[in-house]
Amino acid sequence: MKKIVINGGKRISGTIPISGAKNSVVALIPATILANDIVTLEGVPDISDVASLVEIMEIMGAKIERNLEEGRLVIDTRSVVSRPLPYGKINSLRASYYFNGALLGRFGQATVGLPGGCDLGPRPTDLHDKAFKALGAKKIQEEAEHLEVIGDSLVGTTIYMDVVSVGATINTMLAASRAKGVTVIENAAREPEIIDVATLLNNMGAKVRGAGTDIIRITGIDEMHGAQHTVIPDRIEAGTYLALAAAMGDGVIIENVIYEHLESFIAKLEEMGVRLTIREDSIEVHKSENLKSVNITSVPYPGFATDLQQPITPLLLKAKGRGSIVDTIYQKRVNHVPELARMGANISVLDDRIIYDAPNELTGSCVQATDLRAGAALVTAGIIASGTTKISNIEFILRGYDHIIEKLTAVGVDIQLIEE
Ligand SMILES: CC(=O)N[C@H]1[C@@H](OP(=O)(O)OP(=O)(O)OC[C@H]2O[C@@H](n3ccc(=O)[nH]c3=O)[C@H](O)[C@@H]2O)O[C@H](CO)[C@@H](O)[C@@H]1O
Ligand SMILES: C=C(OP(=O)(O)O)C(=O)O
Repeated sequence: MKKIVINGGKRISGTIPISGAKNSVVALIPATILANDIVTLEGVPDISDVASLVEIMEIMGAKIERNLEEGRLVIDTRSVVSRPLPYGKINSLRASYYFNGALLGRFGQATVGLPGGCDLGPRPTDLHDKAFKALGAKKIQEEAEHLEVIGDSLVGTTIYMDVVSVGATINTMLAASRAKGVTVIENAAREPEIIDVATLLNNMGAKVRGAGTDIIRITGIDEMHGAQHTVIPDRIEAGTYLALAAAMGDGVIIENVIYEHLESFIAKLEEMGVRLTIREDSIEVHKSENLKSVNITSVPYPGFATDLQQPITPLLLKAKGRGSIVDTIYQKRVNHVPELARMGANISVLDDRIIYDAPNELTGSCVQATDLRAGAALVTAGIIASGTTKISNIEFILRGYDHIIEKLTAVGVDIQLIEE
């Protein structure tokens, strides 16, 4: 079993480069199916979610040249067939639900295993099904282990999303790109990853307008074609390292960042008293002391991201005062709390609200990464803590953090991946 071991308490300095966005690339890869041609993706992160998607695409018949050292995938989807994929890797990640939209768009049918991914409490997909049905899918049958969707003549329509959903917005864009006529998504999610997917679809010939606003208009087309696309930088990876740098940095530059994607996060850091210099595509975090506690509420973009509430928690534990964290997207996303408490944090969960009383001295301990961002929080906590922290279940961390050991070693963290 792989584990991460950190000897903490050491200050860090230097530069951390940010990779392509996980939550974009996991939709971009299935989206290439719509092209029925060759699509080159640049800036692809070397993470296990990408490896799983490549494996699934190859089972479907895609020919993929991968050079993840250079961040490139060349995906030829001309020989892809819509074969039932009920089990296996499909169930290991959330993003496998994007195969439903992509296969439905290209072949008019999909049989795909139910998505897995991190356990953040209930993660329903009713809005995806509702959208497919509105587009004319004749049969939407959810079995114990897979979803079957058949809709060989999709027709555009207006779809109102009851809840702002990244997954349902993207899945609808995928299917609607090849539907007849115009689809309008109302109350669409506005995350940067949605714009990134729309950009690829448009480069492949689609007509998607309004991505990044809450109304997206898609005019369906019959054929799409190959394209070249560079994945946007990962705002969640950037936020994770910004918080780490604020906690332990003696001057750290986070490189390859789109500042606008992180505005609400940066506003919180500044409210805490973190000193930053923002440049065109990098952010320098200066040595920051006397931090103040803040309250965090995660909401859809452009608000504070649910994916960043766990990674910022160890930094909050260094601030002075009492504060709370409320995750309105995933109320049960609190699994990092008992592990941080085990390391000495004065933190608890009360009615889905995380309450902390800081500053706390953290001490190295044996902890478990119960999900991806909880794992990221524990890595940061281990770097802050005195003594040795051993993190198990690190497969979750490797789902989303490209070369995490190498990047952190380069700025002076004593961190190792061990087999035990
Ligand atoms: C709006 C939001 O912040 N979305 C985050 C969410 O995306 P992810 O795509 O996982 O989740 P959605 O954006 O789809 O879900 C947002 C909310 O809508 C609800 N919902 C969703 C789909 C559905 O069919 N029915 C339904 O009720 C969910 O329970 C959740 O409360 O987690 C991802 C991974 O952590 C993040 O990168 C996204 O930024
Ligand atoms: C929970 C996450 O991913 P997924 O939705 O793929 O499980 C995440 O990116 O924080």
